[in-house]
Amino acid sequence: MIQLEQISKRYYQGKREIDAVKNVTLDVQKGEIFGIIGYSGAGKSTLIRCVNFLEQPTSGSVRINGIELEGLKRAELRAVRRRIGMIFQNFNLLSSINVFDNVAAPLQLVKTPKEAITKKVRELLDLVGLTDKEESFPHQLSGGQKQRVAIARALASDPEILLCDEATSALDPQTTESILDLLLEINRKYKITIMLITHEMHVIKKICDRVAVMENGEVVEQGTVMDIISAPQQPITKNFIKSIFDVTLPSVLLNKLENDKRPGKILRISFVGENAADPILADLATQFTLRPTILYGNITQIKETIFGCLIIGVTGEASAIEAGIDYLTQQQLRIEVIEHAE
Ligand SMILES: Nc1ncnc2c1ncn2[C@@H]1O[C@H](COP(=O)(O)OP(=O)(O)OP(=O)(O)O)[C@@H](O)[C@H]1O
Repeated sequence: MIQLEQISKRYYQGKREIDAVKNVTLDVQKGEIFGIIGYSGAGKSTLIRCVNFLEQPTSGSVRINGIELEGLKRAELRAVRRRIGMIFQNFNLLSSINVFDNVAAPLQLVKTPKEAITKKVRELLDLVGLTDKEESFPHQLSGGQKQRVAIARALASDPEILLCDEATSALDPQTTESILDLLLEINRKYKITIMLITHEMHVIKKICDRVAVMENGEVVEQGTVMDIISAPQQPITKNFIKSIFDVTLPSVLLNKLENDKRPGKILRISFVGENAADPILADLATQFTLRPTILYGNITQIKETIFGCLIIGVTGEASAIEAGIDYLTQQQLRIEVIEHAE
């Protein structure tokens, strides 16, 4: 649906060259929610603006539904852009016209008949929960309401793709939740492909299917959100994950364990979905005569799937511990034997 191949964007500031995006290759599938996460200055905004050619890449190829954007005539580019809606952190509403007219603007631009406009705008305001705000002006709305108007406007031309440039960054946590729920609903109901950029892992965890991590203009890691959260590879990814799901042992526990001379091992057990309910600790005790002790645990929801992590200490015969680890591995659990200092 969205294919970015070897995208680079270089800005010039006087004689200074700024490589905002470097050789990024991504393939966003139809119907998915694809997130790009990175710290400030990583190049996220520049990259997402390359998708609809608000920024023209210095090199590389952007294809939307197989159409190469480079070399398109103005009218052809306009036609492709009509299939791509976009929302922004600061909403970008027109302050001098009311909510109805803001949502109607893209339809008026292509000379849609008046009755069709009224029908469509009312439908969209109903979808975003703002039926009673038709005549309000942007300054009379809260941040969350403004973003809802912006979403309605972005959907007015029935886009196949919605680009979200830090759409929830200016909103409080509760309003963020409601906007994310709305984006999920739009994705499911209308099968709209969503590409979003954010610096918040929570946004990725709640609504994205896949994620790319950006650092210094490059994508350093990408994959399904479950894979990235359960087995992050890069230090920057580990940092992002820590903000929503910390699986390191608290220092109080670490000190205690370092003074514990009993033979045994410490295991980090990661489990997904169904496995969450299996009585594995009881099995270790009864089948392998091991003594498992719960040291630390964390459980979270990644989109609709439960993901958990449990750190346990096990003591017992060395061979029984090995057999116990084999058994856990056979239960489709990810097992890591960790050092006290981890
Ligand atoms: N128009 C421009 N001219 C010159 N440099 C730019 C321009 N736009 C962005 N940059 C630079 O490109 C780099 C990437 O910026 P970009 O805004 O894409 O990052 P970002 O990850 O979206 O950051 P933020 O979350 O703070 O918006 C930064 O160093 C920025 O200063």
